[in-house]
Amino acid sequence: MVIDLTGDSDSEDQIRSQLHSNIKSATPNFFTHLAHRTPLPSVPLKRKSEKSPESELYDAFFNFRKKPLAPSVGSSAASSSAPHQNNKPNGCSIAPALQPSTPSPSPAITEQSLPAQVISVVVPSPSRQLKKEIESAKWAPSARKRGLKGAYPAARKVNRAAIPLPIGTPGPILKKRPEALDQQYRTLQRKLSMIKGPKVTCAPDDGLKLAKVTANFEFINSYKLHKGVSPAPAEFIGGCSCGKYCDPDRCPCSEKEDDSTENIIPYQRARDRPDLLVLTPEFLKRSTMIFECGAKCACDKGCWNRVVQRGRTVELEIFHTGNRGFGLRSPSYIRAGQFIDCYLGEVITKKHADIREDIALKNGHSYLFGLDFSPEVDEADIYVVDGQRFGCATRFMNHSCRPNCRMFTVTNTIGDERLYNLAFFALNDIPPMTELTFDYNPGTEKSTQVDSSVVACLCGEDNCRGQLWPSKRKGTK
Ligand SMILES: C[S@@+](CC[C@H](N)C(=O)[O-])C[C@H]1O[C@@H](n2cnc3c(N)ncnc32)[C@H](O)[C@@H]1O
Repeated sequence: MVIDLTGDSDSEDQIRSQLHSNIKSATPNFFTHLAHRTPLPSVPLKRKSEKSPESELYDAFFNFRKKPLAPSVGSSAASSSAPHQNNKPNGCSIAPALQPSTPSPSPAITEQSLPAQVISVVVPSPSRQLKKEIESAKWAPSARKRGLKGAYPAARKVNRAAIPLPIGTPGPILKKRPEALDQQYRTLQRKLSMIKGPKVTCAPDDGLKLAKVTANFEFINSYKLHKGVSPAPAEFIGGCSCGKYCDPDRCPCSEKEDDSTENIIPYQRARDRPDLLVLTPEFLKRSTMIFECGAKCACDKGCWNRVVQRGRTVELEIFHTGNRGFGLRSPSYIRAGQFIDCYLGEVITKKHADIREDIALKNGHSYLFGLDFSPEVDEADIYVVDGQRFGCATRFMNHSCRPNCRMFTVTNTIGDERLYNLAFFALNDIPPMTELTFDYNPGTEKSTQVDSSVVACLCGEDNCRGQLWPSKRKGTK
């Protein structure tokens, strides 16, 4: 006889009625067998109350199918140790109701244990109730593992993509940037548009990256003077009385050579563009300060000796270099000696700069430039420009051991020894879209000295010194 219990084991009534129709002949042998083979199992009766012995036997059978075989089958010791063993008619030994402890016996064991001619049972999957019992039981880890393995079907792999969505087909893939990035990008565009003079842009593909980098950076159009920093009082500032246009050879603003009365004239007209004033080739080789006419001078704004104060004349583009972070270039052709832009930032005292420099040393980047040009100013009293948080496009200029730009000190407040401009000029003609670079540590020799703040130089020039000191404060001497 075969009783198929593989359907949902919750439908026991069905099965019970199937059993009922066959039970009369099967019962004696079967339960004798049960009594003989399974003296111990801890089987809680499913329904104990007011049942006929026959129906209790059915229940016993069902519970037996769901409950484990005792580990020591046939052991009389185990049998006698069962605390509440019920002795039923027909010699059937119904095991006491103990806590469920092991999973269902495997079909193999069952079929071996039961003579085929008596009854053959196909073991059903566990009922929901049994699953709950198994889950809530206190298992030893290994037993739990085995129990779960036997009790539950293995997880099936499902191709979720193949399951049709009841809520309809998905919409198109969003190509839009997330709102936060969009916002950062718009903020960058707004910041760039606030810069005075010809356009400063970002390379089209690098906008999002630059927007992130400049999220905490403000572009400014002039120095931001910090507490403790102030320009020299107006009475200290000098000026010329040349008239509307200064005579280059006589203007007292121009610098003179030591022991000479001859003026050093910084600017001349560009060969191919008479409207453009550029540094003379001789001046490009000097390291002297450029003295421009200023507010106290009698000349007007069109004077040849007012270049840096008139501002930038070239467009600039910030772009990603690929190996050295961002860099700066211009879509315009730049002539040798042409003014590019100033280095701007917060102007802070030396004391304050020392604190920021310690932090910069740890971070590996320093945007500090000491205004240390004048020998008249004590080292402890100098001001320092910090382009870290506030600055302009030149903050992105990288170092090269063969640079195409140089920084000059420029003043139009003659007499103020502590506060003046740091201006970049082209050292040679620079084709459009060529990276603009300057030497971070001019005068430094190639050396094998290594300190913690040294960075491998990636300028790629054949005369490369191999390293730079980005966390070292730069100076103007
Ligand atoms: C003033 S920042 C220049 C702008 C910088 N690239 C950026 O994205 O902000 C100086 C830093 O640029 C990098 N850098 C500049 N010139 C470099 C060079 N020649 N080789 C390697 N890194 C350089 C270094 O990381 C240095 O600390």
